[in-house]
Amino acid sequence: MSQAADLVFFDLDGTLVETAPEILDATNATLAELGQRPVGQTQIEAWIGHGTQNLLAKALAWAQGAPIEAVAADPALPAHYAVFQRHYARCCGTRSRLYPGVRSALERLRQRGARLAVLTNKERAYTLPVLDAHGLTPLFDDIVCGDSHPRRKPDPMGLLAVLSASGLERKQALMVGDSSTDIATARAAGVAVWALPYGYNHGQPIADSHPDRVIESLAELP
Ligand SMILES: O=C(O)COP(=O)(O)O
Ligand SMILES: [Mg+2]
Repeated sequence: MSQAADLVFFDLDGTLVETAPEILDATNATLAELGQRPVGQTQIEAWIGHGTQNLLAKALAWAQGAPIEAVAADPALPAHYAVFQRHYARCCGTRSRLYPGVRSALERLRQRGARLAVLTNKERAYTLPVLDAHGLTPLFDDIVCGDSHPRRKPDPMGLLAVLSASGLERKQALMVGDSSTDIATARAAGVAVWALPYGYNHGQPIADSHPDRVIESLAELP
């Protein structure tokens, strides 16, 4: 994609907002309540991207020194997730921050008439408070969350639903994200994808996932 896109999808965690600090707070409050040892922010950053239930399972597996399969099969997991949900609802929007250039880039895209969408694996109950805390909600035409459709990223279902409702063509759309999941989602939908290197890509360099372009900040969007 060299010309300006008419529909731009943005990943949330690691692309628009640095959310790891408050996810760390919620996770460690949960682990403390469950009598488990705390995790560090670098670990949290490697676990973000597949929704909060997946993140909690990884944190519990790490804290207990247990395989993820054992944690996923534990009948107590839903009760543990309920504890996390209570803490995350409280922490959401408290210690996250916008990455540099995000607001001005979104405002500039809107001014030239582009349609903007959030496409995140974060559940709606937490996505909306994060966007609200940073004054981003009014900038988006569509907000697709991890629980908006039966399947989340890397399935292209959410992306294709917005694309189809917009009446635009695939080649008029661009996905902007920070992880291999975002790149796989865009590829599955046949949409171009640009990536930021500063976010959360499961501890791997984003260039290894071969996006169409790596950009240093959203200021580079056409
Ligand atoms: O894993 C999450 O909860 C959200 O991650 P995403 O915004 O990068 O899709
Ligand atoms: Mg992300």
